[in-house]
Amino acid sequence: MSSTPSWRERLFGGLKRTSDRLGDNLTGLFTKAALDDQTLDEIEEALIVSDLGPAMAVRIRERLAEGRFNKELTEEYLREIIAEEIEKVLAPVARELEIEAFPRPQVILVIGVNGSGKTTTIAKLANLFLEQDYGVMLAAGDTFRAAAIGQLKIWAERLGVPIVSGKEGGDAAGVVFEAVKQATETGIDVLIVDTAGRLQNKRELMDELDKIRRVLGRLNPAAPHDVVLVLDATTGQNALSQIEVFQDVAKVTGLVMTKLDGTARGGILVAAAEKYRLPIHAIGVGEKIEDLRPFDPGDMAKAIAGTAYAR
Ligand SMILES: Nc1nc2c(ncn2[C@@H]2O[C@H](COP(=O)(O)OP(=O)(O)OP(=O)(O)O)[C@@H](O)[C@H]2O)c(=O)[nH]1
Repeated sequence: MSSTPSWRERLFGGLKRTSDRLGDNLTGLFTKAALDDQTLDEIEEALIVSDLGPAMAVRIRERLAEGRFNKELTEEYLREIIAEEIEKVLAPVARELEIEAFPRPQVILVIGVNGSGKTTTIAKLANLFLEQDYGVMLAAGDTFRAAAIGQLKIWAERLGVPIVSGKEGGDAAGVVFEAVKQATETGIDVLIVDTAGRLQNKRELMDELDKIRRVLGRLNPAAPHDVVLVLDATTGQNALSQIEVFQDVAKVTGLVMTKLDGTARGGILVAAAEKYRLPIHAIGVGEKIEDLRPFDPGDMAKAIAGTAYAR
């Protein structure tokens, strides 16, 4: 029997720190005595400090007030209500990246700050597409750092997919132009483009992404078909401000959240879903190539809430 854990096991294992923290924040609030306003206030506060967002906290409070006021409140019941409410928020946004562009290739621009897990996510997405028998090509559009180009080349080699790259300090739009040209000529299905993640200079970043967009548009008016923002869950609330900043500089069409295994702040996925309603294509729960997948909203909700089912 293989000892490799399944995706579900990795999902629940990865999110254990998040559900444990939620449990710690709620400890002491399960009442043998009747549930009262003060306990409801404390539960609402505990949900907010667990990064689930104020709107979610209020909704759960209201459900408890309706169903359990003046009654005993058990941990199991509370976690189930939390899981149900989280699922309602995640279900409409959980959306796999589909390859449906015609003519090919589908161009996926990947944006995000340095260190968010962008390069690894590109490799993981490429792997997912390869598993579905699509022809994949990578483009090293982050020409600012030689290390970023080198890293992507290593992944391309490991995955056995072609890559188009330029020199450090070269013109990113030029790299992307060449990549689309080659991808079109060789019948590639999906071209995944890495981009620079410098947020320090918003104007420059915006200009660069605009230029990439213009160049793409010249070859294929529908490109880029997807603009995927990669967010690092360990940055907590900061991930939310990154959504705002990147929405200003580019038309973000969907999110990938990484490093959900490395943090107790996984609740931020729910806050992001509720506040921005952008599609969430996949989540990362580890450093290995298979640790990124589209997610099932019900499983994800249970993993965050830590229901008995998840444990
Ligand atoms: N634990 C964990 N680590 C991850 C995950 N995704 C990426 N990482 C790690 O995060 C680190 C940064 O990932 P990169 O892919 O290099 O990030 P990047 O955004 O391209 O960063 P730069 O190369 O600095 O631009 C690496 O050590 C990855 O292995 C994840 O889902 N879980």
